[in-house]
Amino acid sequence: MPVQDDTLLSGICLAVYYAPNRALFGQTVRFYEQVLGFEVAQHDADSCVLEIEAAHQEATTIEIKVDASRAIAAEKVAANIDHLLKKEQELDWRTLQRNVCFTTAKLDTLIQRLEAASVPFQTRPDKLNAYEVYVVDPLGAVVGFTDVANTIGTSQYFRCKEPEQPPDTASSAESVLKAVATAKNIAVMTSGGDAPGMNANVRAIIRAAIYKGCKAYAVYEGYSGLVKGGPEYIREMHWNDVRGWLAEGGTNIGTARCMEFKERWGRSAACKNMIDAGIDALIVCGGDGSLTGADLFRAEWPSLIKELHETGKITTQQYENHKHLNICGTLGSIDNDMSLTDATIGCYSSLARICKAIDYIDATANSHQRAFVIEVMGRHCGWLALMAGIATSADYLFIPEKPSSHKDWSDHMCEIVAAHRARGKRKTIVIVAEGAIASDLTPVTCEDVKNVLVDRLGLDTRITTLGHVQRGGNAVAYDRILATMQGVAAVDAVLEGTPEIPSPMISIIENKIVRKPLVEAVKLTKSVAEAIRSKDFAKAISLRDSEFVEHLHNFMAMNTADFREPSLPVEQRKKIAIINVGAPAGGMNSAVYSFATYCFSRGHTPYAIHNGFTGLARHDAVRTLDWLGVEGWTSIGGSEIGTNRKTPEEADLGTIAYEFSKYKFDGLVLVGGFEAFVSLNQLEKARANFPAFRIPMVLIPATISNNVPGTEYSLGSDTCLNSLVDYCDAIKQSAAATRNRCFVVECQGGNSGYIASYAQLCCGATASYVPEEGMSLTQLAQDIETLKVSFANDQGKSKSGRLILKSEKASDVLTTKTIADIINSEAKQRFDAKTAIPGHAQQGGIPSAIDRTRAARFAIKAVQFVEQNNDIACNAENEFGEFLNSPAVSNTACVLGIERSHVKFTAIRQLYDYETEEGKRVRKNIFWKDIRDISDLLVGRVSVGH
Ligand SMILES: Nc1ncnc2c1ncn2[C@@H]1O[C@H](COP(=O)(O)OP(=O)(O)OP(=O)(O)O)[C@@H](O)[C@H]1O
Ligand SMILES: O=P(O)(O)OC[C@H]1O[C@](O)(CO)[C@@H](O)[C@@H]1O
Ligand SMILES: [Mg+2]
Repeated sequence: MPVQDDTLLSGICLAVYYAPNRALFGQTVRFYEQVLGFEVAQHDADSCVLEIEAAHQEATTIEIKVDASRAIAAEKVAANIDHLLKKEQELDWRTLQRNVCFTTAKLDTLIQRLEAASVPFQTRPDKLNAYEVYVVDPLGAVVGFTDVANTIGTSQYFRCKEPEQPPDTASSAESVLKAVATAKNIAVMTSGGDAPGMNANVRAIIRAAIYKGCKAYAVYEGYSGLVKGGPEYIREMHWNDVRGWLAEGGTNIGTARCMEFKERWGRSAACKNMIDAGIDALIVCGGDGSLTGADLFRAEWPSLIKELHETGKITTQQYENHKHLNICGTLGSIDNDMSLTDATIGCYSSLARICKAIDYIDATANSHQRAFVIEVMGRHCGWLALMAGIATSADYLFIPEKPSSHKDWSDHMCEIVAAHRARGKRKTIVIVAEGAIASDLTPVTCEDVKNVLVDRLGLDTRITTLGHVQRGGNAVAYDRILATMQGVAAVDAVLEGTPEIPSPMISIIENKIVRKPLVEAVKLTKSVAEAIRSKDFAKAISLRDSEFVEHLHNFMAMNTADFREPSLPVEQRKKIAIINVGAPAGGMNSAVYSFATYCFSRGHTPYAIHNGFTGLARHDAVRTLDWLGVEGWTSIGGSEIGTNRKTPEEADLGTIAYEFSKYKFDGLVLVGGFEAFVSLNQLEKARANFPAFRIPMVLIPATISNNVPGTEYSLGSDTCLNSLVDYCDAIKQSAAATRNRCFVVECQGGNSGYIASYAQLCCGATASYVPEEGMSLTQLAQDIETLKVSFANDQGKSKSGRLILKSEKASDVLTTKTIADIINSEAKQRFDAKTAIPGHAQQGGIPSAIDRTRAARFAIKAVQFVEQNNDIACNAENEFGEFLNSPAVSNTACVLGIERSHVKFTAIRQLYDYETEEGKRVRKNIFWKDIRDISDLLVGRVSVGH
């Protein structure tokens, strides 16, 4: 036999044939981990055969590898090996690894552990040195271990089947059961209004549940399905059932507004149906109403099952098994009206739809000099209206949280709209949240608003009600990410749930996914409604999250800028400059707009430095910004003031300092990527020699690469991600239509794999290659195997195309074209690969709603930073004019960023000296590693280690 590898021969190679129930896979993983005490380095779930591998015969660590080849019937694998053997090809470790399910580990170690764990097994040392070990777990799956080393070539190993007489499992059942006790039957339901991203959430929940060894179910048609029950409404879901769901809008498992569930009898029926279906954990994806229902359901559960037991509707066994309702909420609603979270799944997709519509309306409004009153959804919450107001720089808005009397709002709106018109604005946009009310709680309708605009200002006014368009369409990148991360976190939460732990809901605070108590969130959400009902509007606003309040203040400051008396006394008003540095990024213009308007509202003079530091050094390109000049910039891509990659040192530091002192800048706001970061470092260091730089300086990160140290988010990265995701959706569709086609997509991002990693998560790409990991031939070979198997299994039927994403700098050798060529050569005409290079389209056209609104928030924070740090930075010298540096002075030159759940300013000194890989132009700490693992998990990618 041509196996040459001594290590392999002297070790024992094990394969596990698993009963054809993939849901049991995770239990096998736990079986290894918990019963046998092996450390499982990697695991995955995608089919019936489980591969276990250890790198060395001495290894006691078993690395479980599951690749798509598990999906190939054992006979097919055997045939493949036979084929190789016939060709008398030498089988080395790698060939085996790719073709066979096997492992080497010391048999003794394994057997010792099986014995120690009282797991029944049979050994059959009758074929040379071969062993066959059968293990039957208490759930009935047969795990057959057999020796590959000696049976290879006979195909015997591959025909390992369930033994005719399974070994007696009774004695070990208990211990194994203990090990798999955390496995549950998890059901997911979508409820309330549909929201883009709900499908992505369901997909993540189903796949993560299967991966963790659970059975996954979907409850169709929301609570109605639960109340009706039975196999029509409560269906087991498999891995492939949710294929292609990531991008789709709406909810494929249906949703409903169910009155019956509001009644106790309805919840009792739901309780029985869940128990009958054997569900032990329920994940509800919905809005405030759905989670209120879920909260009530859990609170009532003990009394519901007691009642069902006493009336004989459930057995004692069922009663004992289901004493506790394990429930978790994932937040799916366009309204974003739930407390204790910054965002709900769907709210940013809806916001994107609204912004797009208003951008369209802008053009026609401008043409006719018209006013438009636009009604947006949100029920009793003003989040959509408020964010749309900021993202489109609307003139006025009505939200339920901030009503005033009819007279007051009429006067207020007319004052602002008239002032804007007087300054030359040709159009008027007023946004009305559907739940808008006056202070006496009577609704404020679009008709009311229109009448005031017509009667008092004589404006030609139209009403546009956006309606359900706002709920339609594909999920934007943010919602896909949020939905996926929430889904995976929800499965963890229900697996870890105990009767003592209050039911969680999964929320997001800034950039961090966190668990929050459902009861508390529901209570807080209800208290907003109560505060509004009792006309305590100050309380209502304070109960919305802090970002909401901040955005509201920002909007009010910006839309009254330049005609009201500025809020700062004259002596505190400053000259503040803004500059764009580096490549263009979505949101740069919005940052300049918000910076300028906020400066006006405070009384500062805003200056724009045009065309970066080169513009300043060569052309003295400094202009004050005026209100009408920046009008409409929020929705424009690129950089209106011009951007340039040159740093101050490259442009001429001395001239820059001269220009700074000439204009007597009191503060500087830089908007840009890594070049802006380097520039800030240079200016801060030059403070010792150039007094002109002894002013507060702050960088708003803006780059599609998202590689600036000190932040997990940069302006433009969301716009870029959405452009790339739209592009990938389109070519994936083309690939699917062509059948048997894979696209290798080249992503920008320099040495940062951020964009490629997140795009993989958002598009469900088979793989992504990034500079942080580099590219190995082994991984490429593995991914090609996965492609081969999935195309083979599809047999041309599947609707889904395949994508592989590659960062432009993932490898110097394996270029995008080379990868496609290798795939084509390996595919042997069973499928083909083509390249797709979106290039600079990734810098995006119109900035995304997220980049626009975050730009506004960051720009205003930056101005506040200048105000607060002016004294320290400007007084950092002694009587002889010598620079006195100190930590406090260092802290006046900062990067403004989001790190985990905080928006914060970090000194450039700290970041540049300790947190930067200067040569590679990236941050040291790569925060998206988890994202990569989750993306791989959800597409069943096998990682061969980096
Ligand atoms: N107080 C409650 N008690 C029991 N069930 C409730 C309660 N409130 C809501 N539900 C259930 O949740 C369903 C959805 O609620 P609702 O219509 O308020 O939507 P939502 O979840 O808030 O989502 P969205 O607001 O985004 O449409 C209701 O139809 C009902 O079945
Ligand atoms: O689709 P329906 O049942 O008409 O409900 C509309 C409501 O649903 C939402 O779209 C989501 O809650 C609200 O914004 C809106 O008030
Ligand atoms: Mg709601």
